[in-house]
Amino acid sequence: MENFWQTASAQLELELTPQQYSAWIKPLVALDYEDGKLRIAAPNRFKLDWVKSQFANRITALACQYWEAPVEVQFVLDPRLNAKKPDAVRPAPANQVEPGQLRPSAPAEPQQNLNIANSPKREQSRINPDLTFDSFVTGKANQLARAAAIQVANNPGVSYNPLFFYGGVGLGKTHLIHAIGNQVMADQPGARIRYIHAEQYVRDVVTAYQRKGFDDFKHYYHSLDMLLIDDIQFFGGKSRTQEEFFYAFEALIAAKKQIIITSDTYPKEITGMDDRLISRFDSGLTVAIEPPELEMRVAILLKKAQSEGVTLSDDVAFFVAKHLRSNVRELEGALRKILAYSRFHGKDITIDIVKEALKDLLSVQNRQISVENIQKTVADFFNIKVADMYSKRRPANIARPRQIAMYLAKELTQKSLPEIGELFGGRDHTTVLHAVRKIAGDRQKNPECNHELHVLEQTLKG
Ligand SMILES: Nc1ncnc2c1ncn2[C@@H]1O[C@H](COP(=O)(O)OP(=O)(O)OP(=O)(O)O)[C@@H](O)[C@H]1O
Repeated sequence: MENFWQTASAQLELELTPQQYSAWIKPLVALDYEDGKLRIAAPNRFKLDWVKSQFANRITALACQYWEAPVEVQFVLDPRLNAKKPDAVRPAPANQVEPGQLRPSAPAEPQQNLNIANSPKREQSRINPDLTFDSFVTGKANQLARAAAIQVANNPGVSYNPLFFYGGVGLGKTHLIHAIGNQVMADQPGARIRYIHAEQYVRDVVTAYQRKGFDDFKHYYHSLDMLLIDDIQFFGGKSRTQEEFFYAFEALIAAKKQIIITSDTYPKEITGMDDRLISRFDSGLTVAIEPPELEMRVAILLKKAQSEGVTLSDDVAFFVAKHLRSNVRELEGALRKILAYSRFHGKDITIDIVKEALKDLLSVQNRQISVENIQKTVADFFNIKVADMYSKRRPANIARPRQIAMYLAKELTQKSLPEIGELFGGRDHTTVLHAVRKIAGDRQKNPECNHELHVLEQTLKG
């Protein structure tokens, strides 16, 4: 049954847009299959109705194809939502009231849906047992972050507090903070640890506000031993949440309780964030997680395939890793597609099969990036006019973005230095060379510059 669902959802991923897939199919859980009846659970009534009306036929067809027999598919509400209700009404000890428990109908946090083992301690902590240091592949891009994570997991509250990870989407920030949580939970089974996505924290603040439940809210968060908070950029512009978080932060740090934060950008770049919070975020250790380099992408593919019981040849792993460069989540998605394709067609995984399975993805990756596109993207990013890319003006707020655009033109297109110079208002090739060297040097020395360039590269590669 699990095998069926893995294969079917990978097939649906091929057929749907990424948004449709992650909104409707990803949250579903295949519960059981017996006597030609398959039960699939959706996390809430809204999703249930939509999936029934839009995808029931396709899922049924896939099931019939898989079992080579008629299958009746029943869509039901996720039984864990019902199972949670008694907990929600049971009076919890005063020091363990979770804001989420006050609101039984609250949607589960997106990242928490499926993988949480059922022990009450895990339920409370929301730590995903699958995301460990063991399953985390290390390379140049994340070795510093991993070393800091291990240090903090070994000495929570003592070494770096807060520990702040930043990096682009799908690079392993969430994985790493769960890994810390898992290790501390194993070392100190009594510790009160809580993982929370920043969006959920915002919702909890709103609920506490509506129910005048701030005392419980404060008590809960201020008495934790470790708080792991993911994607804190979601606090941007939400002043009440920031205020509450500020108090929690101060209380926990003063009591030497560990706080670990992730964000898609470094503290100073988070928009709409109170300065006093920004300075506190930066007061422990701030570490970047970079996009994985080629060897690491290969290692990730080999490891993930192995955990699916499949051996990928090095050729295939290199081929995929060379073409998909942006993040680990994308690699995982590609691998799922390849496995599904080869299972459905009963064919071994060769480079030709990979090309077929990843047709859409590869065509997007190979899309030509033009110098004009780079100029426009960089100008938008730095809020200057595109015309300034060709102009002779030289104030620093224009000169630097222009140099960055020249650097990206050299990195991402096949154009020669003189051709690039021409496209930047008829500049000499030595000017372009100077810009390329300058930005490459800054990138080496300055993690913030490096991060900025990654964001631009990811935007340009779509
Ligand atoms: N170094 C790694 N080794 C193994 N798996 C990884 C690694 N980095 C990321 N992953 C996997 O890639 C997927 C995306 O990672 P994760 O959710 O941690 O990214 P993120 O940086 O938190 O992204 P976002 O900002 O979008 O939340 C997860 O399934 C995670 O397990």
